[in-house]
Amino acid sequence: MVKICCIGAGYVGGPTMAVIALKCPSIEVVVVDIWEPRIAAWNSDQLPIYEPGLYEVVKECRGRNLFFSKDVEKHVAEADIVFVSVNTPTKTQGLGAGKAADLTYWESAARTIADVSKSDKIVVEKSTVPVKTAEAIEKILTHNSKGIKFQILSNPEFLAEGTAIGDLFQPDRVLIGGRETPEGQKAIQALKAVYAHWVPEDRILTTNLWSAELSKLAANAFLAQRISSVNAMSALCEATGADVAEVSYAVGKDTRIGPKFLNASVGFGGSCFQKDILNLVYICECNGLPEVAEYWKQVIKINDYQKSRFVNRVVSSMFNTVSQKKIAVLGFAFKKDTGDTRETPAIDVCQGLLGDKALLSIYDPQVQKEHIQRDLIMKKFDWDHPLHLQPKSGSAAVEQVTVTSDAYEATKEAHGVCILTEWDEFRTLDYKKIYDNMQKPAFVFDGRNVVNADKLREIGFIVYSIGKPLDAWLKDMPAVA
Ligand SMILES: NC(=O)C1=CN([C@@H]2O[C@H](COP(=O)(O)OP(=O)(O)OC[C@H]3O[C@@H](n4cnc5c(N)ncnc54)[C@H](O)[C@@H]3O)[C@@H](O)[C@H]2O)C=CC1
Ligand SMILES: O=C(O)[C@H]1O[C@H](OP(=O)(O)OP(=O)(O)OC[C@H]2O[C@@H](n3ccc(=O)[nH]c3=O)[C@H](O)[C@@H]2O)[C@H](O)[C@@H](O)[C@@H]1O
Repeated sequence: MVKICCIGAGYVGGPTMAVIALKCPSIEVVVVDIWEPRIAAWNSDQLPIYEPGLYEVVKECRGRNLFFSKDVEKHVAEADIVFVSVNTPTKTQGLGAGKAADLTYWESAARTIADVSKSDKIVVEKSTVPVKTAEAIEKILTHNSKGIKFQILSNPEFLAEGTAIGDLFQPDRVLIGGRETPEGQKAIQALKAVYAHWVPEDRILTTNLWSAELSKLAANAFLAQRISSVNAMSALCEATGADVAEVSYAVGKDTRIGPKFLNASVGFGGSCFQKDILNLVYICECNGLPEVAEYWKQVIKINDYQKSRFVNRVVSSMFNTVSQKKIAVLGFAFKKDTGDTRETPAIDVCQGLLGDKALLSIYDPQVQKEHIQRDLIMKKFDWDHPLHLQPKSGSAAVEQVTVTSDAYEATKEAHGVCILTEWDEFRTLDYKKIYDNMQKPAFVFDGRNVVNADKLREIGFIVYSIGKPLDAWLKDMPAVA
């Protein structure tokens, strides 16, 4: 029986391995992690991450051919194929700080593999890494190998949170990069055989190592660039009276452009877009390509602009101050159907409002109070280290922040409501009830374009929707940013 071991039981390692185990009953899959409570949660009914459909998959194969263990060394030693799916945060100190990927966790995983291996192995980069990481990993492995042979493959993951199970069941493509030697090609075929259990052959792409590594960074950069492009248009729409939804629809109808990923928003979040683009920027700079670096940097700059533009819109609409005003924040996760808050635009928006002394009342269906408080005091980039290894950024909770267990409580007696995540339940709230319980004038700032603005205006709200024609009230307020 082929044995797979995956180092890193996170948002990628957990779901990816669960689906491999489900689709390949003849393969034993063990997911290992140094973070013991996370492994305990994977072995319980309360999985450590919220992902629709994941529990059903785990339940079907856990204990059959899917296992979660803290015994990293044992399972790495026994495996034929070792996936590495550990954190690759942005460096906060030293060379490349604020841009380059921090490969501490990757290097430590590679050293563990070298230390404990007693048989030849295929080592698969599942984490998103800088181009040429495989070369560094090869060096660590071969210099410590005691005669054991390792083949390194790059097999980046393209799943999105909230839709991970569907993405894994029916991927647009699976990408496998390897060395162009006979041994490298043999390793590619071995991994291809795993995916071929359920992925059609024409969707399994094989390339050289560097193309696979770079394709992952490129794909995230292209996706994020679409969002920054439409968000840049949203500012122009507000200035001109165009409607960004109509513009996106018209633009996306061009089959060369396509309709997906053109929703204007308060900004993109998530653990990877910013981190991977910064990494791309750093690689360009290191390769003497400052113009290319500058081009991609702009995607991040527009994203930051969009978040601060939103905060400025809130403050300027409310008589240029939110000091001591209660602002309800609906949604804190970086997108719907996940409890993940890594790089969520809500952090920057909340910090911006707190900077103007607002009193925030936050509600998110999947994010707990402690988590929100922790995020609001955490230093930039600290969030991407495993929770148990995160540097302590600060001490006391933010006093002006309360976290509630439903949207009605959050909005009670508020002056304004900011919708920052597109949870379905925010579309169908009783906005008349919310209006009746708020201070007047009552404002809604919809950072995700989920509410029916006309209906809310009929109720009496002053409504701001990203990239939509402005209310007369908002038009008269000072311009943004
Ligand atoms: N979150 C996502 O949707 C996607 C993430 N990725 C990439 O996948 C990688 C992992 O991301 P996530 O799963 O979100 O991270 P995560 O933070 O959820 O999980 C990483 C896990 O690795 C463990 N770990 C770190 N060092 C270890 C070591 N030496 N030995 C054993 N365990 C170790 C940590 O304790 C943690 O549980 C990153 O490179 C990310 O860029 C790629 C595609 C999608
Ligand atoms: O490497 C990764 O981590 C992953 O990053 C993204 O997945 P994810 O961050 O989970 O979620 P997305 O659906 O891409 O959304 C990212 C952010 O963009 C925002 N977004 C998305 C689409 C859109 O049209 N507008 C928009 O503002 C979302 O609200 C969210 O904040 C990519 O979609 C995945 O392919 C990739 O594997």
